[in-house]
Amino acid sequence: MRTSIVEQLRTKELARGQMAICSLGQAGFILKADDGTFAIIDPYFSDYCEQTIGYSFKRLMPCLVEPEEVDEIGLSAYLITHPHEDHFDPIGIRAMRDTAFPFFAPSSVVNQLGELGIGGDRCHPLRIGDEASAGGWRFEAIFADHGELAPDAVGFIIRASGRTICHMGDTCFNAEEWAKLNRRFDINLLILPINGKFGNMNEAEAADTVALVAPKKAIPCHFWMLPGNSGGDVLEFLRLAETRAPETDVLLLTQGEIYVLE
Ligand SMILES: O=c1ccn([C@@H]2O[C@@H]3COP(=O)(O)O[C@H]3[C@H]2O)c(=O)[nH]1
Repeated sequence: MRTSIVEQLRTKELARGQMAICSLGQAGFILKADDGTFAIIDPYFSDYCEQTIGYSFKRLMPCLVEPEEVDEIGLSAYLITHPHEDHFDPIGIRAMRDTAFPFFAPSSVVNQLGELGIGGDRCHPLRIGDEASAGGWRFEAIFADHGELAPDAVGFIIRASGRTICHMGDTCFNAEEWAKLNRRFDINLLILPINGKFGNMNEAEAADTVALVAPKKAIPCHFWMLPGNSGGDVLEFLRLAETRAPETDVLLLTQGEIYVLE
């Protein structure tokens, strides 16, 4: 029998300074730090999008990690970039039994967490520029522009294991803001959308983003999950990013793949 992804992550030995990154599909990732603690960002567990929007948002890839399995690893933090269904999954959150970990998210999400009965003491509303921490994890909410669809959307700088990760959330291209990220942070890994829908960057804009932010490594996301809201030509992104950002190592993760960031 195949070992579950959560079990693979749980038993993964990390040397000091390493961080494990596991893609859950769409914009979801589980992160494990070298002290054995975990954070999760934007996991889409259920078929909530199909239920609320219809077949154009039917998930094409199965859920690889159940919320109940995430309970077993004892999260340090749950991050949500904005309230859209494929990033903030109330079905998945309701299924979780672990009530010990905090949520970090914009106010619009925190309000909806309240409607799910998740108390204010567990919810930390963040606006662009706000910083927070949980155990050995440090977070900063950064610029994202998802337009009127999600006016308080954010991205996140995530720090643990001495590494700096930037998850851009859902956002359009903004050269000035990406240059700021480059100036402010030495980013080990950039995670960015390439779907080119609902205001998000497309593959060419995402490749330009990699060049402007100049991270050591980059991973594309938001493709191959929902027919109406994934997309983006991933091979074209890889080709363009390799040409436009030759200093960055651009990686393609399978959903469920665990990558160890050095
Ligand atoms: O018919 C539709 C089409 C889309 N949407 C939402 O718009 C969002 C755009 O970005 P996203 O990737 O965060 O998620 C999307 C959906 O949540 C919707 O509610 N109904």
